[in-house]
Amino acid sequence: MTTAAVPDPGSGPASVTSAEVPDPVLSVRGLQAHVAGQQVVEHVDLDVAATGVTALLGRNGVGKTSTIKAIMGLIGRSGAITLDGRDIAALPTHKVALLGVGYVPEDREVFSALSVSENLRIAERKGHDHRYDLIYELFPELKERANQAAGTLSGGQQQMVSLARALLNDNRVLLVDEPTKGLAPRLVQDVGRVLARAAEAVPVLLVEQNLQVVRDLADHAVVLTGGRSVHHGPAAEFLNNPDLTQRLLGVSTGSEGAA
Ligand SMILES: Nc1ncnc2c1ncn2[C@@H]1O[C@H](COP(=O)(O)OP(=O)(O)OP(=O)(O)O)[C@@H](O)[C@H]1O
Repeated sequence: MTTAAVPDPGSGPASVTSAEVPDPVLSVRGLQAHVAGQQVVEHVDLDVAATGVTALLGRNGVGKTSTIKAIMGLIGRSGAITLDGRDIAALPTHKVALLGVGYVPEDREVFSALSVSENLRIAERKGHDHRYDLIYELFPELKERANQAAGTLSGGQQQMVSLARALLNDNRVLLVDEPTKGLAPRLVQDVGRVLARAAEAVPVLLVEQNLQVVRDLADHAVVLTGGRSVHHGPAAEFLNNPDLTQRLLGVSTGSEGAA
């Protein structure tokens, strides 16, 4: 991946064409998306590397969640989206999922009235191996709480259920939206550890506001401002540039891990 030039977010179009990483699992070019007649994504290019974690960063409201929803086909979109080189831009959500794009939404979306094991069972995709060994290794607590109603779990435990559902099937890539949002610091660390393990099994596109988590996990970073991708490059290089993080995220980070 090459590091792109970064235009001033406030000064005109931010056309970036150097999002390429070698053999990405998922590629997006010129993505636009609409919600209720309003354009919420204007022009996003991004590549998700075939291994590890690619972070999708930006201030509140710049279009990170909308980008992920557009990839999943959950909101109206146009532009090019390819999975393993296959065009998926016009496919409905269930076909995108069937092709191996796992989605862990921001609000977790567990079925509250169902037990933990029922939440996992209904996520099983026909014709796929189901990786219960992996998820019970990653989340031993879910085995212990198999019969507990998911709605009675803590936020951190519900996040584990949501991640476990996406890991259960043999996905090609996971789109994970703000998994640490609203969690206590200890749980943030737990989720970070689980994501690191998950990323050993499947590449991850991660929307994350906690920059320490990004620093710990991400290899690559794509940054949005105003519905546009304006920076692509190694995550550490981005986070070690306080001027850039100040300009694009509104926070100044340093190289000492003070993200
Ligand atoms: N259902 C909706 N109706 C109207 N506008 C929406 C809707 N969903 C998102 N938007 C708008 O689209 C823009 C992008 O929102 P989005 O949630 O994608 O941003 P984000 O970068 O994920 O923000 P955050 O970090 O706060 O979650 C925002 O201006 C938001 O207000």
